[in-house]
Amino acid sequence: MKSYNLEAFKGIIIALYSSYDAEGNIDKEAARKLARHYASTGVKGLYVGGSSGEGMLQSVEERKQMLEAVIAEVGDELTIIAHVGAPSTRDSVELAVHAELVGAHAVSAVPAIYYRLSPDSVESHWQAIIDSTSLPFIIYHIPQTTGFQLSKSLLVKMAAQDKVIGVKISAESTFELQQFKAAGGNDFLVLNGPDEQYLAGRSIGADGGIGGTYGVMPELFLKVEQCYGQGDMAEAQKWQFIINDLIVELLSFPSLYGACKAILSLRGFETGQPRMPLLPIEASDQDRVKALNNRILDYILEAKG
Ligand SMILES: CC(=O)N[C@H](C=O)[C@@H](O)[C@H](O)[C@H](O)CO
Ligand SMILES: CC(=O)C(=O)O
Repeated sequence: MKSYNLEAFKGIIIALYSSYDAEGNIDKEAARKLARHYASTGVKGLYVGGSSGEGMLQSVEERKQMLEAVIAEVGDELTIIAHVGAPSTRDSVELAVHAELVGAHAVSAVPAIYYRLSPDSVESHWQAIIDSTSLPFIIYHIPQTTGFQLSKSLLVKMAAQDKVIGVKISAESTFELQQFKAAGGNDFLVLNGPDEQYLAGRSIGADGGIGGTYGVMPELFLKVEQCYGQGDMAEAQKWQFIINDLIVELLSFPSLYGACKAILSLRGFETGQPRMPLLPIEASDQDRVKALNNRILDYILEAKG
């Protein structure tokens, strides 16, 4: 049995977009406002500084600022997972130590990026992060961006440690998800990455999910979860299919994050533009963003109805 409370990590966890001001600097007030809003939706937690949070595009100092803002606002209400993965182990450890200091509930990290690393290297990288705090650790497996294929044997080795409580799997194979769940055992969390497969992931063993598109429609993922929990698979599937239509549209813009940020802006939450090289939404995309936002809002109303 893990000595940590795993229940705090089971459910819908929003991969939070970072908030920037007009100059592109971290906007702590805006981040707090968005986090406050999410706390009112019923989600379980926030994942800060991950892919959607653009942690890899920020300085160590900026990443600390974002995390501090979020914890100051909702740290007592939501489970806060700090993504501390960085190209260097040194920066990752600094971020992990900071995350514990300011009150994060867990740290998480991708393998170190850019260099093609051996499993031994990635293991040492993760281990240094794990050893630097007393917080639980969640592996972030996203081979399509990191190039690192996590083996079952390394997963099992990591999961044997009390502190390693789970893996967030963004690979698209639900078979791999199931295999990781089986390998990690019942006392090991598997969190679904691809939002398009939330229900599929849940059905095959995921304990919940962490996703980037949750941020513009948390209510719809909560609806899938509610239907699934009640054993109403037909209804759960209906909502997953609606979500997938919306995600296909979101992915049709110059960048997914730009589209989600533009939608949040229409709802009164200014998070700025995605950071280059991620492309912003063009002025010519605005009408399409508005129409999509209205569609999502209609579905949210229906889901709540
Ligand atoms: C690569 C990436 O950012 N993946 C996210 C996390 O796993 C997902 O939440 C996607 O944003 C989502 O599934 C849309 O494709
Ligand atoms: C974890 C995740 O889904 C993200 O950071 O985008």
